[in-house]
Amino acid sequence: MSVLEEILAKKKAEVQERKALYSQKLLEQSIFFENRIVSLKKYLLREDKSGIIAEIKRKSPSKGVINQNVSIERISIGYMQAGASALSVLTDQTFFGGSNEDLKVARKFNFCPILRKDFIIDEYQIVEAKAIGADAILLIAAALTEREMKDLAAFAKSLGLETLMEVHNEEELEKGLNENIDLVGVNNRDLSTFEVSLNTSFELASKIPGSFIKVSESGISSPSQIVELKEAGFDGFLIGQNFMEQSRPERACAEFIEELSRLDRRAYAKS
Ligand SMILES: O=P(O)(O)OC[C@@H](O)[C@@H](O)c1c[nH]c2ccccc12
Repeated sequence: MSVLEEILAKKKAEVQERKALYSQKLLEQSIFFENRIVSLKKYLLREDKSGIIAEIKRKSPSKGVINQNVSIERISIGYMQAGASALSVLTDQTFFGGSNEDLKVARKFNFCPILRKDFIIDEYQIVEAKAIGADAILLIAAALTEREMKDLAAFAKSLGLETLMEVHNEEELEKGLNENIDLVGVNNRDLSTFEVSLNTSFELASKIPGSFIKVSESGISSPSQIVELKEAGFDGFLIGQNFMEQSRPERACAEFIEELSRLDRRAYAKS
């Protein structure tokens, strides 16, 4: 069984347990159901922002423990003050050490778009995403059929949430794309081998239709890579490990964005 298959099997059981514990009706009574969604799409296109979606990830199957006991309040506020465009919060507990509570804390202290990072296979999890204060969800093409992708994205839209569809190759892109997807994320990490290569982004960039916002995900470790990804047409850059493996992730993010603005100014002066 691949790690992705293992995660999905566990997720299925977990969703059944949660459904028995909190009904969908109960989730819909959350105060966040009245909140307006902050558009991830719009924030990624804002000129005054870096395009970086800064992620809170305590551990991962590929890396093991990254930074287990972090203050979500301090990191999330710090990421936003550093100039990140949005936050991504892992809510999977078993494999990534996250929780719904982590996202709720991030929501409490920030006005920016928040992406719920999890393995979504059921409408229930989308209602839950809204109930904990997320603005956008991730749908992973490798984990869903064409029909499921379509139905789940349409359901997210009906709740006002945006959908980031994650792909790793052209086949997944062709299979998954539909009119209810808002953003396309190219995962540079192969979820079955954990191998990371930014070439995945460079190769797929031109295959994504212009109407979708493009996000490059995983393995980004230097500001100069972002300059290249921008040239290739990407608007968003999802960074987790590179920040989280430092003792002060928010400081690492601030230094990264400062360096990126220096590079951007230089590129601008040259053009
Ligand atoms: O930590 P990195 O290499 O910067 O990657 C961040 C993010 O892209 C990664 O956490 C991720 C991308 N797709 C996922 C799907 C599920 C869980 C996690 C992910």
